[in-house]
This record gives sequence, structure tokens and C-alpha cells, in this order.
Amino acid sequence: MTDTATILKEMREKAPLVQCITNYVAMNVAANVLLSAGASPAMVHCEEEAGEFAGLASALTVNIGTLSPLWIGGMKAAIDGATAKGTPWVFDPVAHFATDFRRNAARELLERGPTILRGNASEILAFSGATGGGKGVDAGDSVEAAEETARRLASERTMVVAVTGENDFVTDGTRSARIHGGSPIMPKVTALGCALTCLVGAFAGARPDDPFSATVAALSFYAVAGSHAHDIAEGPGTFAVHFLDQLASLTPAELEAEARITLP
Ligand SMILES: Nc1ncnc2c1ncn2[C@@H]1O[C@H](COP(=O)(O)OP(=O)(O)OP(=O)(O)O)[C@@H](O)[C@H]1O
Ligand SMILES: Cc1ncsc1CCO
Ligand SMILES: [Mg+2]
Repeated sequence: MTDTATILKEMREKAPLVQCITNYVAMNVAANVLLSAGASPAMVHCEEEAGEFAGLASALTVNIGTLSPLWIGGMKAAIDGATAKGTPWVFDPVAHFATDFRRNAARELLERGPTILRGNASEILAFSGATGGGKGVDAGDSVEAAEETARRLASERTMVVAVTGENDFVTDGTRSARIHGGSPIMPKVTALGCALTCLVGAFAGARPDDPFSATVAALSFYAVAGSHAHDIAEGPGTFAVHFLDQLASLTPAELEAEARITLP
């Protein structure tokens, strides 16, 4: 079996508990994506318990999509709890370029050293200081335009960076991969990127010693499920339903046969 298929199998066997600090739009979508895929989501974000809970989880994901000051305290507590146990954490810097509040919060969270950074092309590109074409939470730049920034961030900060879009790009600064597939309907269903960030957490929770391979596996699994759902969906509404069914039914053997990963 390829590494990607093996990691899917291991993720389902372990059914990792993933603490998801995500936004109000994504909470339900992400929990369903994780349950369908075979992981165990828990949306726990308040400062009083987020750090303690992180000690129980196999992975933590942090997303600033609907940020407020109280949530930042919960995020920092959870990150400190995860870091103390060597638990991987994934950062999704939603629209961090849009306002000073978001920019400052994203900078502080990035300083805490995520294991994996996952964003759309405009979000990753904006870390280079470029203004880019992002329109709020939606990307306006190509993945290719963000690849150099992704490589530089990954090697400077010793983390994995995943840029998603029509084709996805993953790098740890040394190794890189492109993942093909998915569907142009995916950006028309809200929070599929945010849910992917949580799913990357589940795969990293199954392979904490190899976050690069875990990220490639998660994105490949998502892309194949997205391609399958595309073939039977009639639009964004039915896509969302079929996509969950595909995440639940896709086997490691199908993933092995259909994943399209190229090395740049
Ligand atoms: N044009 C496309 N063709 C195929 N797949 C796509 C396309 N655009 C996005 N995707 C896929 O959709 C998923 C979400 O990526 P996207 O870059 O849209 O995230 P995002 O902008 O953070 O989403 P959101 O903020 O709505 O949660 C990824 O798996 C990506 O590969
Ligand atoms: C629509 C939206 N607004 C803030 S977060 C979010 C979900 C997609 O990122
Ligand atoms: Mg996003």
C-alpha cells in the first residue's frame, strides 16, 4: 500500500480525538467531515478548559474565521496545552490580511509554532507582505503564486505549509508535493477549507512523527472524495451531501488507485 492509503487506514483505526477551535460557520460542517472520515471531533474553545482539553486530544486545530478577543485566550491556552504534550496543531489563518485585529492575532499564533499551516493561496501569499487578490475569506490568487512564500515559511519556521485551490501544494521546505483533483464546486460550499484544516489535524494525529506525509494523505483523500462527489452532484447543495458520503465510503484501496500526487 502507498503511504497515503496506509495513513488513511491508520487514521480510521485510531479515530483520533481532534480538538477543533474553528469558526461559527464551520463548526457543524467540520464536525460532520471528521465523523464521516472516521475521526472524533470536539469543538472546545473557552479559555477555562481549552488547555486541559488539549492534553486529551491527538491533535488541535485553530481557525480565526469568526475571531473575538475571548477566543484568542482559548486558542493560546489550547496551543500551550498541545505543545506541552508534543501534540501536533494546525493553524488556519482565515482572511488574516483583512484587518489589523486579525493580522495581529495571526502573527501571535504563528509565533507559537504550528506543526502545519493550511490556507488558501491568498492567505499564504499575504504572509509575504503581498496584498494579493483575496476577497475576505475567499481566495483570489493562484496556488502557484503562493508556492515560493509557502516554501520560505516552511523552512524558516520548521513547519509544513499547505496551500489549497484548484491544485494543492504541500511543502516542509525540503520535500514538496502537488495534489490534483477535487471539484470547482468545493469553493462554492462554505467552510470546506476550514473543515479540511480539521481533517489535516486528524491525519496528523494518526502520524504525529510525519506531518508532511499526513498532510499529503489528508489532501489526497479530500481531493478523491471531491472528484467522486462532483460526478454525482447537481450543484453545491447536493455536493455537500454526496461529499460526506464519499468521505465515509472511500476505501484505502480506492485512494491508492485514484490519488493524483506529483512531485514538483
Ligand atoms: N477550483 C477547484 N478545483 C478543485 N478543487 C478545489 C478548487 N478550489 C478549491 N478546491 C478544493 O477545495 C478545498 C478547500 O480549499 P479552498 O482553497 O477553497 O479553502 P478555503 O478558501 O480556506 O475555504 P473556506 O474558507 O471556504 O473554508 C481544498 O480541498 C481544495 O483542493
Ligand atoms: C463565510 C465565513 N466568514 C467567516 S469564516 C467563514 C467560513 C469560510 O472561511
Ligand atoms: Mg479558509
